[in-house]
Amino acid sequence: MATDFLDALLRARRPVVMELKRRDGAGRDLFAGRPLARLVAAYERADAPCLSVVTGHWFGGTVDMLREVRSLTGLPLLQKDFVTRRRDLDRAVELGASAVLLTARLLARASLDVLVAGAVERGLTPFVEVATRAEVRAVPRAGECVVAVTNGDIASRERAPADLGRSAELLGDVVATGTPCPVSASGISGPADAARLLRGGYRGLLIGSELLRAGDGLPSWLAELDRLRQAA
Ligand SMILES: O=P(O)(O)OC[C@@H](O)[C@@H](O)c1c[nH]c2ccccc12
Repeated sequence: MATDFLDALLRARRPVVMELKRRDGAGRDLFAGRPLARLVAAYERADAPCLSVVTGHWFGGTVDMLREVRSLTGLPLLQKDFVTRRRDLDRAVELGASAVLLTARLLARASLDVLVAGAVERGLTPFVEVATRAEVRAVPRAGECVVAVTNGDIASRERAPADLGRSAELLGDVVATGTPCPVSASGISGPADAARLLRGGYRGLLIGSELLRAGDGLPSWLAELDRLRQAA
C-alpha cells in the first residue's frame, strides 16, 4: 500500500526529504534562533515534497516539535525517532506523521517484522534505515518501504564522520530488495554529493544539517543541485 509520504517522494521533481533537526550529532545548534514556522516556510518555498522531523532527544527533539510542524504544513511528515514498540506507531499516527523511522541496527529481526507490518496497517510508510548488506537483505516487505542507507554512524550518535561510499556500495542490494524508493540519508554535505547520489540511482535523499546550515542560501544550494543533475 502506497502512502502519501512515499507517493510524494516518488513524484517529486527534486526528491529531497528536508529535515528539521534541532542539533547535530556533536550537539551543535542547527536552528540558529529561527522559529519552526520560519524553517517550515523556507522548506515549503523550496518545494520540499515531504519533511522529516527529528523528535529523538539525542538531537534535541521533542514530540511537541512534530505537533507544531503538523499544525504548520500539509506536507507528509516522517517522524525520526527510535521507534521500538507498536505503541510508538500509534503515537506517530496521533501526531500526524505519514512515515516512521525504523532503524534496522537497533531492532531484532522479529521486531522489525512486527513494526513494518504495524506501520503498513496504520497507513504509515516504513522508512527503514540500514547500514550493512545483511541489514539491507533482511528488510521485510521492502516493496512497501522506503529503504534508506544511512551514511552516518548511529552507534556513535553520528559523532563519527559520515561515509558516502556506503551508499554507493549498497545501492545494488537496496534496489534488489524491490523497494520503490532507495534513499541515501545523512552526511550529505553539498550539492555535488547530492547530485552524484541521484545520478547514481538513488530515488531520494534525506538531508538535515546542511540544509539548515545553508540558511538564506537554501534556494541557491538547491538550484546548484538542479544544475548539477542536468549537467550529465
Ligand atoms: O543531518 P544529516 O547529516 O543530513 O542527517 C540527517 C538524518 O539522517 C539524521 O538526522 C538521522 C539519521 N538517523 C537518525 C535517527 C534519529 C534521528 C536522526 C537521525
